[in-house]
Amino acid sequence: MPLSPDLMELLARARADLRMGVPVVMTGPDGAGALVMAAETGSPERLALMREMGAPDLAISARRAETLKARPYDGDLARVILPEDAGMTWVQGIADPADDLTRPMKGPLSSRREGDAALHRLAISLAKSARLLPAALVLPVPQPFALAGAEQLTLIDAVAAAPSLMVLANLDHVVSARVPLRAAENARLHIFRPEDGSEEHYAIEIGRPDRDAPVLARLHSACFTGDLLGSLKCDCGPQLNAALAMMGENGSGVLLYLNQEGRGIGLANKMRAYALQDQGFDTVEANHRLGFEDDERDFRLGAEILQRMGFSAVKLLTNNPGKIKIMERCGIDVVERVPLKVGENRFNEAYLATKMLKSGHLL
Ligand SMILES: Nc1nc2c(ncn2[C@@H]2O[C@H](COP(=O)(O)OP(=O)(O)OP(=O)(O)O)[C@@H](O)[C@H]2O)c(=O)[nH]1
Ligand SMILES: [Zn+2]
Repeated sequence: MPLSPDLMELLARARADLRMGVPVVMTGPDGAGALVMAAETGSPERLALMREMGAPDLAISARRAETLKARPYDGDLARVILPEDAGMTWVQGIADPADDLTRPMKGPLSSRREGDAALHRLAISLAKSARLLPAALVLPVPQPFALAGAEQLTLIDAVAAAPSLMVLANLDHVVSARVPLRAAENARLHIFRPEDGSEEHYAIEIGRPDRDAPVLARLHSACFTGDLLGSLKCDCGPQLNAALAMMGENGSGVLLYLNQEGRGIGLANKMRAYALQDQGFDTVEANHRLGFEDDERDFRLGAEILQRMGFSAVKLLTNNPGKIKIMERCGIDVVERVPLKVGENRFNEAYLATKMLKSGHLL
């Protein structure tokens, strides 16, 4: 293995750069290149430098474009042309819906039609996987290699990167140890670490489940507010505790704690979604206004961990048919769905109703 980072490692570096507001360079299909900076974290100084080099566009997802009435000529995204006098405040106002209602006149926005959007697409994907708002400034540059070298910027081969982002990274089983729980004294916590540098995921194994029989299982997505703070806005905390209690009573089970906070958009974006919910939007509309899909989670991860632990069949504790579908597709046999209806209260009534109505959650 050479000392220099491979593509997956460069992508991890690029995510860290974007989170800090450092631009990255991408090379495209025909030797074309672009300088990319996340809309959320970019600075006015760096935008001014980009403007000296040319005319950057702001790539936003089609979901965000829909709210802003910008034309998504590229299908899943729009390349918004920056007005002459637009600075970072304007850019962030387009990317972030926080004050859409107080300042509704953000347009009319013109979007670019000619040229290729592959680098813009990758820029949005990278911003998403860095758990930032899905929007990025993209400036075409004639000599991407020279620019990256001169400015010490991370250089990504976009042609190779785009398909690799769709592949689930290998998971390393780092360690496991006994952790007696209130719900089950015979529990072990396993730590899994993805090789692409993304968040670790955990498996809580209760008892010694037989690998040749269906195991009582739950795929739980992280919810800092519900799981830790006891937030009443969702049902996550009670679901977590009820699942562990059922596994304890059953004598065995496995709970995967997947670090996919906020249905995969990250805690900061989830709080942005909560602020929009205070403005009257429901949980799905809030995600869309931010530029995300309803659910950005990748449940292949859950199937992969179950398989790594030796399980091939589950009795799945869930109300989400999407989880069942992906398990089956990934080769995990869901022999039974065990409903998990707990924690309803007056603050989450509307949230749970929306999940049933719009996300197909089962009764
Ligand atoms: N984006 C967003 N995420 C939310 C909101 N409320 C809760 N979440 C997240 O939604 C996820 C809920 O996870 P789960 O309970 O595993 O999933 P589920 O789809 O409800 O399915 P089951 O509970 O298995 O029926 C967690 O990651 C929460 O952080 C919200 O209003 N917006
Ligand atoms: Zn929650």
